[in-house]
Amino acid sequence: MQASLNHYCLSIPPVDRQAGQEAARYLDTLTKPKGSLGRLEAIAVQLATITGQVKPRVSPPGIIVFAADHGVAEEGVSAYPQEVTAQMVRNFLQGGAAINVFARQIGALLEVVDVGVAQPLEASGLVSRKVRYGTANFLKEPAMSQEEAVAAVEAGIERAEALIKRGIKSLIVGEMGIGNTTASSAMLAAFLCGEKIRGSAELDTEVIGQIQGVVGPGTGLEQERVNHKRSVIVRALALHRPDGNKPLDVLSKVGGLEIAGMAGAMLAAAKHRIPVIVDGFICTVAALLAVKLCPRVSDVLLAGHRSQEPGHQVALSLLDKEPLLDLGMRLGEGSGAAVAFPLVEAACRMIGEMATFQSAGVTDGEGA
Ligand SMILES: O=C(O)c1ccc[n+]([C@@H]2O[C@H](COP(=O)([O-])O)[C@@H](O)[C@H]2O)c1
Ligand SMILES: Cc1cc2nc[nH]c2cc1C
Repeated sequence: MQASLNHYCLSIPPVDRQAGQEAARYLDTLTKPKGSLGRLEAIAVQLATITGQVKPRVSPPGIIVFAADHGVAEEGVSAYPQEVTAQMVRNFLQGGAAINVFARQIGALLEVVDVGVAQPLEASGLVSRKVRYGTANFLKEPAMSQEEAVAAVEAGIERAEALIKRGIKSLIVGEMGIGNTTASSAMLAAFLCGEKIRGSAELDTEVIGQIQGVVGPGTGLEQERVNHKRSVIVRALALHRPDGNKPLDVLSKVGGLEIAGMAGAMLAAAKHRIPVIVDGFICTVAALLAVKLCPRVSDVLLAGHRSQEPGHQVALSLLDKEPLLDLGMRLGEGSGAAVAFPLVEAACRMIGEMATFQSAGVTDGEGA
């Protein structure tokens, strides 16, 4: 790993387990039967461990949408053409996309970052950190160099730090990139299969089955084209043999620039003890990447929702995270995380504002 990124990862502090224990004890003094607020209580405890505050805050939230293109899109692996990435970036800047609506609903600061859109983009409000004009087609060559991969991760760190300086108390990362479920499935397969992809002379049928199991319809491919997408991913992994234990090897060979940016933003959130609400499939693969770069990142992550994309459950299981919502969504942009945000806010308000048995003069139950 490049020295500066390695240094950054090593500087990420542990969370505060003691604050979590204190929060758990405090929850039992509030005017409710013990444990009766279910997972909201667990969320409050996690937020306390992340922030070190028994009464944590998550508002205002910040949302960063990272946009980039994928050379592998030319293999016909998406239901939409590549130009939709740039068109949707303009839509984000005009306030008309789903994430704009949800950002307004939850009072979030929203930033859109071009880390690698395949065409020149200049628009008011767009943050340009273009590392290159889209990745290369990884069916033929590595998606990007390791230097480019690191540059995109560092762009994510920089943008998250800028929002944190502006006062956000939680972070949602989203993405836009036609073809990025192909990159995400390839990365997830590399993390999942590890040695079996890196080592063996030929990919055996069991490994091929495992790879195929994490590939789905993305924006809405028909079954026949999902099969084609599977074949593209299997061939790309057989060509590059990424090492699942080397996150930058996986990212540079079969990854994406927006996935790198999202991972960088998560590293920055962990460094500054800011909770991250993870979105769908692509975002969760970025979370896996961030956790591979620095395992401590896992402690600051909450899974917002379960996407319909089949590989998402596999990625969530690898992270050992249970999502808050399961609404059959598969949009991306950070939309599922933004919709989940009010639950996280509810957990904060509950621990922050509820009366205790003592302050309200309510008689506590047994074992108080
Ligand atoms: O977040 C998800 O779970 C999700 C699942 C499927 C598709 N997407 C979005 O759709 C785009 C990628 O789909 P595709 O088919 O082009 O690979 C990208 O812009 C993502 O934001 C997002
Ligand atoms: C229209 C459209 C909007 C999106 N938002 C995130 N991914 C997307 C993919 C498409 C195709």
